Amino acid sequence: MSHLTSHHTLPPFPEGEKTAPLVSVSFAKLEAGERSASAAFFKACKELGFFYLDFLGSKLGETIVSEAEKLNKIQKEFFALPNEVKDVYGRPHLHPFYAYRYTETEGKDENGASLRNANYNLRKDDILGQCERLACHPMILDNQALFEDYVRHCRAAVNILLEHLNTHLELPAGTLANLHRINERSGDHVRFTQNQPHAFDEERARRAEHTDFGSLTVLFNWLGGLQIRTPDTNEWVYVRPIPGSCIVNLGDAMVKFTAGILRSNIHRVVPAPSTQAHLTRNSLVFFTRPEDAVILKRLQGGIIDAQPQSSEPEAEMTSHDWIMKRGTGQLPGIFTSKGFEERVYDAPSHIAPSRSIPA
Ligand SMILES: O=C(O)CCC(=O)C(=O)O
Ligand SMILES: [Fe+2]
Repeated sequence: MSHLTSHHTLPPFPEGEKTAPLVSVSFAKLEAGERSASAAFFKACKELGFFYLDFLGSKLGETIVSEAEKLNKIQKEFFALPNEVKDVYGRPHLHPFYAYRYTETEGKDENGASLRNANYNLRKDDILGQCERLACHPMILDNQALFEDYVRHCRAAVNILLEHLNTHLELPAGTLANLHRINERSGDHVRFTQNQPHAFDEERARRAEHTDFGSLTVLFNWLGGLQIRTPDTNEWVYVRPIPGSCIVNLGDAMVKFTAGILRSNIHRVVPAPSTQAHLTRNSLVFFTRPEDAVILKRLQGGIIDAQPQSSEPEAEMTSHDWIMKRGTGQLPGIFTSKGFEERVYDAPSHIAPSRSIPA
């Protein structure tokens, strides 16, 4: 039997582990405009802000899945490079956000070099040649066509999701699409991530809690470790990876645009559960953000107009400023539909912001 993904090469996610109640939405059905799939999608965006997007049976979807597999191989090669090679592409000298970032762990590799938890953010506008390109490792340039295809395909899928949201929100046609035009500058990016295995540590888990800043996130992971806090019980539960599906979650921008109709749920990455806990964990993320110049505030029209008005004036910030401030620890806390929730460890004396790798 041929496999579209590499999940079968890894120990399975353990049976009996409590998992998050994500619904699965068929992308092929959304592409076909099927009403019941569209309704289930909108419900998931309002109630949990997280769902599986089942790509099987869709040409575009299966293409994205196979590209994600190729990029996962590339990210493993990238993270296996000597630390000093990766550091050339690191923050802060390259860029405060679109760069390689890491935290050191106590582990060492066979050459005695420190093992790291790391991520590498690669801008959509660099990949599509829409700005002066930041320096990146030759491995990225050698795979330029793959990166470009991946960005275009993820964006095509995201556009379909935005179109369905636009309809359910009863916004004038094209409202959300016009805030996310692919050829305009935005904070969209591909992220490689790698985490070393470690024992569960409550403080570290708390430090990892976050919401995503942007609009929609397309996430592939191969091992457990992602957890969401369920809105009804406030319990942290694992999200089981499903071969052929990505995990989609909504970010802060969608909460702001819809005055809280849509949900950006808090989540975090902790060690993979029992059967997988000894493995180095990678995930591949595509973040969609509104265009840089878009002001993040409630949109006018449709069912958003019926949402209560906030009594406090909204601080108006462009998408670009929001992402840079959130991404570099200048706007700490967890953003919810009620505004910011301060986190215990955001207190300045506790842990330096650079110790957590923000979304
Ligand atoms: O690695 C994962 O599964 C999730 C990563 C994540 O939440 C993020 O990078 O914002
Ligand atoms: Fe995230």
